[in-house]
Amino acid sequence: MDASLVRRKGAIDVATVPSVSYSITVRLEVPAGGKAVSQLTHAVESAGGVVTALDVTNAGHEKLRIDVTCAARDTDHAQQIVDQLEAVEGVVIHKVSDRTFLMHLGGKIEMQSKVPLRNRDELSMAYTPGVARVSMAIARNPEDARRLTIKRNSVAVVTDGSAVLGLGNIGPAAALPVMEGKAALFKRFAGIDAWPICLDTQDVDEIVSIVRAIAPGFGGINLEDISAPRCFEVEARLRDLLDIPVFHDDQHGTAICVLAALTNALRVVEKRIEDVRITMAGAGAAGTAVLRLLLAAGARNVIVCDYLGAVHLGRDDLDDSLRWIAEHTNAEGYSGDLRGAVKGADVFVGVSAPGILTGDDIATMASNAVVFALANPEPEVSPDDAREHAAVVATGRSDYPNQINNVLAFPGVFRGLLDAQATEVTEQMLLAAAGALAAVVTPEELGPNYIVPSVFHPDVSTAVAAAVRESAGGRARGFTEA
Ligand SMILES: NC(=O)c1ccc[n+]([C@@H]2O[C@H](COP(=O)([O-])OP(=O)(O)OC[C@H]3O[C@@H](n4cnc5c(N)ncnc54)[C@H](O)[C@@H]3O)[C@@H](O)[C@H]2O)c1
Ligand SMILES: O=C(O)C[C@H](O)C(=O)O
Repeated sequence: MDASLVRRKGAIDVATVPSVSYSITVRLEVPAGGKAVSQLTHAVESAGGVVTALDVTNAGHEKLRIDVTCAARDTDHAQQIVDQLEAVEGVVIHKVSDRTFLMHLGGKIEMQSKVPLRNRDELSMAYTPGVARVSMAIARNPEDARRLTIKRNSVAVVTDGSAVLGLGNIGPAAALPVMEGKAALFKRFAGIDAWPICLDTQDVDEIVSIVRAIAPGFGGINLEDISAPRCFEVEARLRDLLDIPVFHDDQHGTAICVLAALTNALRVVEKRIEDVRITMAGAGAAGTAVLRLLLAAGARNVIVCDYLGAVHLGRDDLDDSLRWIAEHTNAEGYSGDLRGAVKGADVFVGVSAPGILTGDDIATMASNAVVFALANPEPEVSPDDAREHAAVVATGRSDYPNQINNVLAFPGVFRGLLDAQATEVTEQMLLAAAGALAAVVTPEELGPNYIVPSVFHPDVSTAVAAAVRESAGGRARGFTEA
């Protein structure tokens, strides 16, 4: 692996406890009958790791071969664990495997044929000459493509590799594992066949032209990890050009999840979205879309801050997107910094940068404050510190309650869009999706530590899909019958 990437990953890694994403399997040999076996677990634990499995894979009279699987905090910590194991008397280390890398060998997804190809008959129907009649039927009636091809269940996951997770502009090849993962999530949570398309260009005109050209084979386009502000233009132009829905997940998936979570958080603290003062950090891809949806849902009093402080009409650096924000927020023209904007606020929503607020800042918020610190992987404020002063705290992290992640939204959104044969994505659909996601949490379940359902909750994607389909005025799901 590229050394700079290792350093970068190390730099952004904030894990303080062993995590399965840094899980290793150490294949080693120990003398049979000695004390070494019982010392292995102790060795891992004394290095601060956690043993998750210990398999004896080969037992001889003299030696045992054992696979010790354990979780570490990061790659350096994993090496410390291996060193500690090697220090046990009689232990010989054979091989160390990083389980996350093992999972990626050869990629995470594959294409499979749905039809049998066992003999000449089947071949001549699935392919030539039989397929020609199907092609001609579509040539006569292009609408038939949805009935007779994969189009009706296919989504292109398109990236230019310019804003990949928290890793930045790492390019199209390095973006591929993330896009494969996204495709796997589409399948797992909504049965959708999604295809990673990693483009070797970051030119807006070229991206638009390529996506337009490949669109006929897809029922929807999911734009992914394209940096702001280019992502706004790419999406707007493609929406104008295409007759299938175009959805930039970093914008609208985030917005749906934040609105759903805020709806439930405000239920917990018994406040109304129309009445609360909301301070946001982040006016990029996520922040802009979150703001738009919160306003559409009735929020009236919002201040947005970016890295220069509050966005207001007096600033001389406003591009189109920031000008829109200035025109629709901050009616009193507050021109100070984020810290000042947080004082007295009922809600803080961060989609910006790590560690920019402290617990003391959260203490200056209104009583029963709601704090969504969503920067990944390190939130805007430590969730432990925020919890000292706020009534409800959510992050993007899986090791705290109330994890807000787009996977709660995008599979269901696309399921609904595809089933409705939707041609566009509307704000009404996003609001409906957020409402449905919030409603998956029942009044009995709702509480400060449960404002969004688990991604594994069986109702999440079906509830979101139904809301989007209905909002799209869509046909019932049965349309997928030939
Ligand atoms: N948890 C989730 O579901 C989720 C979803 C989307 C984005 N995010 C996270 O939100 C963050 C932003 O994502 P994005 O795609 O919008 O990025 P982006 O680069 O488009 O926008 C980042 C914004 O943060 C602002 N910012 C930077 N430093 C700041 C500071 N000190 N104070 C206030 N604002 C500051 C920038 O000015 C910019 O407006 C990332 O950390 C991302 O991981 C989380
Ligand atoms: O897409 C995700 O799941 C990650 C999130 O959008 C992020 O940018 O941190």
